[in-house]
Amino acid sequence: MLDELYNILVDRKLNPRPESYTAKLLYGEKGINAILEKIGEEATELVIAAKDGKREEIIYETADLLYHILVLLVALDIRLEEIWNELERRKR
Ligand SMILES: N=c1c2ncn([C@@H]3O[C@H](COP(=O)(O)OP(=O)(O)OP(=O)(O)O)[C@@H](O)[C@H]3O)c2ncn1[C@@H]1O[C@H](COP(=O)(O)O)[C@@H](O)[C@H]1O
Repeated sequence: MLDELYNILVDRKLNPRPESYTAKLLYGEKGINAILEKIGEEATELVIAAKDGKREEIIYETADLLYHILVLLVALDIRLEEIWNELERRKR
């Protein structure tokens, strides 16, 4: 799923369309700050949902956060494989 979504986001970067939310984040006038703001916002919303023990909201906010993290990685040309390699390196 993450690979599939990542590839769609790369496509939005290479072939931006006006209706694409991802393209707006990647090419908006705020630059990378727009993505960073969303990550901060979604992370905070996830923390609040978890504090409140709201299962459905935790799932929803986690999905939002994962999506925005993937957009950041695409913006910075960091491949998912590089993250998996780092996790692999930490295995014990
Ligand atoms: N998985 C997602 C996804 N998750 C979250 N979001 C967007 O992230 C935003 C979440 O921010 P908020 O909850 O604050 O909602 P908002 O008030 O509308 O957001 P802002 O206007 O404040 O930025 C919403 O606009 C969601 O639509 C996503 N937008 C797109 N995708 C997927 O990304 C792919 C490319 O989408 P497009 O770039 O839109 O074509 C598609 O496969 C989509 O399924």
